[in-house]
Amino acid sequence: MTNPAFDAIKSDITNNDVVLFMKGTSSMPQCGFSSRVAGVLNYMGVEYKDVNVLADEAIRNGIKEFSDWPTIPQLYVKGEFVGGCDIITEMTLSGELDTLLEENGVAFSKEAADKIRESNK
Ligand SMILES: N[C@@H](CCC(=O)N[C@@H](CS)C(=O)NCC(=O)O)C(=O)O
Repeated sequence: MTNPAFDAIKSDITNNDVVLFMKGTSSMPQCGFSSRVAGVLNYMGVEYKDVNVLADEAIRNGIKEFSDWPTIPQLYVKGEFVGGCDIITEMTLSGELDTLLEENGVAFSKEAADKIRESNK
């Protein structure tokens, strides 16, 4: 049987270009890993929907099964799973995240992304 949480997950990732499944909210993350990814997106000015998995146990478990990825946070762009905290951090520093956002027509501040890279040298 299909996980009943999948419908809500599919709806979120279909109706929003960028979705972050996280612990807490974009303005009040409740886990360091979620905070890190939300912080990057916020700083880069990316518009995204934050889904607080702590508010819904079915989504918390469902998203792990849906993406076949065992942890939170999880970032989706245009319906595709991109990664968790480690992957997003690496992609930010390598510039791959910029490319992915550009290719998908998602607006962000290149200047802010460059500043993150500059401060991590
Ligand atoms: N290495 C992971 C770190 C994330 C992580 O370890 N998350 C844990 C603790 S917040 C988690 O989601 N555990 C399962 C759960 O809490 O449902 C990443 O890159 O995202």
